[in-house]
Amino acid sequence: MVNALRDILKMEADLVSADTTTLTGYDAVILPGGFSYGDYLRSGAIARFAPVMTAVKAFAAAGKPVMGICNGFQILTEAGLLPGALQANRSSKFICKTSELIVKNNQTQFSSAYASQAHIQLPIAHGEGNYYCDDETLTTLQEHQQIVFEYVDNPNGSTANIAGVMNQAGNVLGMMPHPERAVEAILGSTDGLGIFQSLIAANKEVTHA
Ligand SMILES: NC(=O)CC[C@H](N)C(=O)O
Repeated sequence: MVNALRDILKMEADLVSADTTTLTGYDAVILPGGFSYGDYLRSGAIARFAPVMTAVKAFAAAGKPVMGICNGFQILTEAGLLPGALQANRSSKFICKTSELIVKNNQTQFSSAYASQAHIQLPIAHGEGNYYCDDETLTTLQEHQQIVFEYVDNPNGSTANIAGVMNQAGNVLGMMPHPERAVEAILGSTDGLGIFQSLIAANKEVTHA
């Protein structure tokens, strides 16, 4: 993630410790993928208690952009910042492959660089990527256009093919596929760039002459 932000997108990015208690001064927070606390109990279930999560909640409550990728998405759902939960894949196996997605909603600060209903290729790499929410939550997600990305072939059993959702306010996004692993041709796809470009464009400081 840091490589994608710094070397490809030419943004300033700091790695922030889980013990950090303030995020003052940052324009955006990204919770990257990984295996926080070894995925014990359930992915993200322990990380949600990390001190930094209090600061992430305050950051999100202030309307600033927060994006969780893969384990980051799992942490955001466990922390209650996004609806639903990530369960073990339907196959019970870890899946590592390229997945095809549909940009379901391009009217968001995370997806405006894509055409409506665009098909994009992003890698997935997870054991617990099976998005679950109850029917009532799904209806709410649909009514408020909160489903941002959908799988074409639903590799993990996710409810309604959901690959990425945002909160109702539109400033918190979680997604299981990895855009940061699709930012240069040598990685096999540059389709992930649009997510970062959307976020950067939406949050650019406007300088007045
Ligand atoms: N790539 C990742 O972030 C791994 C996600 C998570 N720990 C899982 O296996 O479900």
